[in-house]
Amino acid sequence: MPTLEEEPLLLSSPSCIILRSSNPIMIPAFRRRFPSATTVFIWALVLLAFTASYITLVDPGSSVEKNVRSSAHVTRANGLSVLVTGAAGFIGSHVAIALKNRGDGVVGVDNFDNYYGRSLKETRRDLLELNGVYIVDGDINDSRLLSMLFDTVEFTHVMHLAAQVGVQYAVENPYAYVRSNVASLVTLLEQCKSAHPQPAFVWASSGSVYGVHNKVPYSETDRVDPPDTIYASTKRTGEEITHTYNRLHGLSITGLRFFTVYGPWGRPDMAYFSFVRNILQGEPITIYRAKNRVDPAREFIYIDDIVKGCVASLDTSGKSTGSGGLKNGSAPYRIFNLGNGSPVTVPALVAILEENLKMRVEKDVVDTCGDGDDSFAYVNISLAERELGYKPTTDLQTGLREFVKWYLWYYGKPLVEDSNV
Ligand SMILES: O=C(O)[C@H]1O[C@H](OP(=O)(O)OP(=O)(O)OC[C@H]2O[C@@H](n3ccc(=O)[nH]c3=O)[C@H](O)[C@@H]2O)[C@H](O)[C@@H](O)[C@H]1O
Repeated sequence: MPTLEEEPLLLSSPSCIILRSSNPIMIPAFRRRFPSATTVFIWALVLLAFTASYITLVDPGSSVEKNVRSSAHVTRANGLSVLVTGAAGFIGSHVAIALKNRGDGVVGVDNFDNYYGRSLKETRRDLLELNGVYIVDGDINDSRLLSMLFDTVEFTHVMHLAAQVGVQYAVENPYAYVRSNVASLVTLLEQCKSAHPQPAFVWASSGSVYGVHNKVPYSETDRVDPPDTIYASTKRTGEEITHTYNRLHGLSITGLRFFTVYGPWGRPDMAYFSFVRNILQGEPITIYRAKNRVDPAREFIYIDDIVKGCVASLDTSGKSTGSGGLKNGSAPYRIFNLGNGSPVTVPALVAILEENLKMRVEKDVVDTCGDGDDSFAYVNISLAERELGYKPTTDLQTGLREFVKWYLWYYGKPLVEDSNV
């Protein structure tokens, strides 16, 4: 049986083989391999260069941080530093560009979900990059990602626009709404709560919280229950959760009840968008009608007006008082209706689109069992006018003309069939 000294090959490292050898002529060989100071220096440089290129090329974290820092660069005096969630979305992309263009630092985050296809979101991302806004491709349910963002940038404000939208899809997939509109909201609020200093928080609630049996016009002080959809329930829950964070942790909160926002780069799942698609394709559209032949009406708000409301909300938000989770006095809690105070029926909307496109469309009118209350949105916007200087200026004819122009530019005419818009 070999002794340890006679069995050097059982050891894995070549240098150990040499050291453990009892053969005296191996010792000089080991010494010969001992590198000079110059060699060590050269190897150290090589190692350093290799590590640096590894970090840059392989570890995306550091290049993401670099982009985040550069995107957050503020170029005007007293500019804001804003994290925009849902930045590849319809409202988020417009708000992010508006902020960047006036010199605020803006960092976007978006999970590029597939609800209405990724392609339009990716084009919006390209547009944002051209305007100097970087979007992190990630999920705000990911608290490690949020920590990285907050460690990299001291945000003065969070503009939270990421959400699972769509009223109908909630019937099919309610979990998506709970995950995006409730769980993600809490993850983000937790991050804001712990930040030093805490940012002010402005976020997208919805006009749909007014529920089934509300009086019109809707005012912020009205009761808003019961919600008539899961989407509305999750937005209402968000209002309650943000209120709790405001009371417990001193976060400045502004909730914006958006009504039916439309315009260029809009959402393909919304009625006005799909109506244009159908008109151009020569396909019929469905118009829902409530009990007693009541035509549903909506407050359609042009995107530029909504952007002004969002920016004014950031500018007037007031400060959060807490720091690192501890409250130091009360902070503002605000809710605003962002509508325009003049409802339009769906058939009237369709007539404007037909006029713009100079085409007629076949209409399938479907009577629903709704009593009409939930189909009629009429909004009191006086609070937003007073506190935010909010004043929508784009009428539906003008706004839809702009939308149609954009649609024809973006998709071309005749429309190429493409479900992944
Ligand atoms: O936060 C919100 O408040 C929501 O606003 C928007 O919801 P809504 O105002 O309901 O818009 P939208 O679907 O465009 O339907 C408009 C009208 O057309 C009618 N409608 C719809 C489709 C159709 O085929 N026919 C039809 O008549 C329909 O019955 C309705 O009367 C967003 O879509 C939603 O994601 C969410 O952001």
